[in-house]
Amino acid sequence: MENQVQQLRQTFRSGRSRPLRFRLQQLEALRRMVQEREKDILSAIAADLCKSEFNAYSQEVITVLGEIDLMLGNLHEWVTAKPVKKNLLTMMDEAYIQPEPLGVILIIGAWNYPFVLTMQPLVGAIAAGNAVIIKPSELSENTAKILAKLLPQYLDQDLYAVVNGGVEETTELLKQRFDHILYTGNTAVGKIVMEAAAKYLTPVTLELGGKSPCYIDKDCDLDVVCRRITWGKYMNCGQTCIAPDYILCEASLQSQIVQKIKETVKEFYGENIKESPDYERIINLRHFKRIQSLLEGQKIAFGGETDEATRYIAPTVLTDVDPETRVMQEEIFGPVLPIVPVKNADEAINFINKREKPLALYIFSHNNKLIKRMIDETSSGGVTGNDVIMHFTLNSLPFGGVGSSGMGAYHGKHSFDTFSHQRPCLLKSLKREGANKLRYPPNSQSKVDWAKFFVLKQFNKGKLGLLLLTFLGVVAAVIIKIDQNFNEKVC
Ligand SMILES: NC(=O)c1ccc[n+]([C@@H]2O[C@H](COP(=O)([O-])OP(=O)(O)OC[C@H]3O[C@@H](n4cnc5c(N)ncnc54)[C@H](O)[C@@H]3O)[C@@H](O)[C@H]2O)c1
Ligand SMILES: CCCCCCCCCCCCCCCCCC=O
Repeated sequence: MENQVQQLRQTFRSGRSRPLRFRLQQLEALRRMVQEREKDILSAIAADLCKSEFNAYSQEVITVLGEIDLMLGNLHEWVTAKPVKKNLLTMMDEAYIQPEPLGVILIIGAWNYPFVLTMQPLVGAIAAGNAVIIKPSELSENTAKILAKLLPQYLDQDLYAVVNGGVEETTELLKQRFDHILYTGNTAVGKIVMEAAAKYLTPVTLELGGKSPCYIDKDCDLDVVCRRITWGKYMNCGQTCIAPDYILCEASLQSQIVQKIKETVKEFYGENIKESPDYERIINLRHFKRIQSLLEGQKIAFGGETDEATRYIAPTVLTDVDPETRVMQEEIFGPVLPIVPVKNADEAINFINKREKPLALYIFSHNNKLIKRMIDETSSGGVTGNDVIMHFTLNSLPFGGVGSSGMGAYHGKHSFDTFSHQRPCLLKSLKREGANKLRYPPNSQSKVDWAKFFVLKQFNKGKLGLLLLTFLGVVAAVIIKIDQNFNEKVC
C-alpha cells in the first residue's frame, strides 16, 4: 500500500494531473464510463441494496453525471487566478489567489449510496488536479468490485486507484501519508480517521451522521408534509444519512400524521410492500437486528413487520416516544420513524439544542418567520424548509455536517475548494525600492505615521486614487530621505 501511495505521489509531483486540459479529459472519460457502463453500475447497486434500476439511477447516477457536467462547464473559470484588492503598500504589485491541487487524496466511502458517495468526491478531487485513492465500503461489495474494475479502464492508472477491503485494509491505508482525507461514514470511525490523519497533519473532511430532526408546525398542509416525509424517510429503506430521523410536533397532530403517512406508504409501495420494486432492504443482518431491537418496548402505530431471511423491515411509525429510550439515543438509519410530542416550537428548539448537532434539520410550516427563527436558534449541517433531503441535490450548496455530524463540506464548487489550496500570491517588482524605506530600520515616529497612513487608509476609487497614491508614495519617500539626511547630519 505504501508503494501504491508513493507511486501516485510521484506521478502527482511530475505535474501530470495539473493542466486544465488533462483534468477535463479525465472528467470526460469518467462521464463516458458512467454512460457506457450504466447497466453494470446499476446492477451492482441493485445487488447491494435491492434497489431498482430507476431508483439507483435517480438517487445516485444522475447526481454524478450532473456533478461532472458542472465541473466541465466551470473548471476553466475556477482554476483561474483571482485578483484581490490591494492596499497602498502593494498598489503597484500583482496580488491574486491561485487555487492549487493538494496532492494525494484518500476518499473513504460508505455503503448506503455506494456509487455517489465515492464518485462525487472523486469528481471534485480530479477537477482540483489531485491524485486519488478511493476506498469503497466493503459492505456494498458489488459496487466496490465494479468501481475497482471500471475506473482503471477509463482513468489514468498512475493517478487514480481503487483499494478494496475491510477494516484491516482501511487501517493500513490510514497509516499512509495523504494530503487530504474525505471520509463518509459513522461518527465513531470518523474519530479514528481524524486521529490517524493527525500524525501527518492531514486535513480531513468528515461526512458523518446523526439524528436529523423534523419539526411539523400546526400551521401547515399535513397531506403535503406527510407525503414529503414519507418519501425521504423510507427512501433506501431509511438508510440515508439525511433522512428525517424523528418527528417533533404537538401531541394533537400525532394521529393525523400517522394516518397520512400510512396512506402515503400505501400510495407509494402498494398493498404488499415486499413486492414493491421501490422498497429496498437492510444492508446486512447486523444492521437488521440493530434496527429490529430499536422497536422493543415502543408503541408501534403502524408497520413493525420484519423478515430476517430477506432483511425486510416495513415502513414503521412509533408514537409518544420517550426521548430517553434507545430509538431516540442513536441514529436509526432504518425505516423507523418515532414521533416525540412537544408543546410548541420553543420546546422543539430546546430539544434539538440539547442534543448533538444533526446533519440535517427539517421544518414544516406555512409560517416562514417560524422557519427562519428555528434556523437562527438551532444548528445543523444543512436545512431544508418544507421538504426533506432536497438540499443534498443542489450542488451550489455545500454539503456537510457540523459538530458531531462532521466537518468540512463538498459538492460542486465546494468540492473543488475542499480539494484545493487557495494559495495567496503577491508579486512585487525589484524596482521602486525608495518606497520600501518606510519599513526598513531604523524606525521613527514619522515612519510610523506614514505607515498608519498607507496601511489604514483605503483608496479604491479607480485610476484617480491610484495616481494620488503614487504621488503620495513619492512624497513620502522624499520626506523620509530628507528626514534621514537631516538626522545623519545632526548625529
Ligand atoms: N454525511 C454523509 O454524507 C453520510 C453519507 C452516508 C452515510 N453517512 C453516515 O454513515 C453512517 C453509516 O455508514 P457506516 O459507518 O455504517 O459505513 P461503513 O460501514 O461503510 O463504513 C464507512 C467506511 O469506513 C470504513 N471503516 C469501517 N470501520 C473502520 C475502522 N474501524 N477503521 C477504519 N475504517 C473503517 C469502511 O471500510 C468504510 O469504507 C451513518 O451514521 C450515516 O449517517 C453519512
Ligand atoms: C422527474 C424525476 C426527477 C427525479 C429527481 C429525483 C431526485 C432525488 C434525489 C434523491 C437523492 C438522494 C441521495 C441522498 C444521498 C444522501 C447521502 C447520505 O446518505
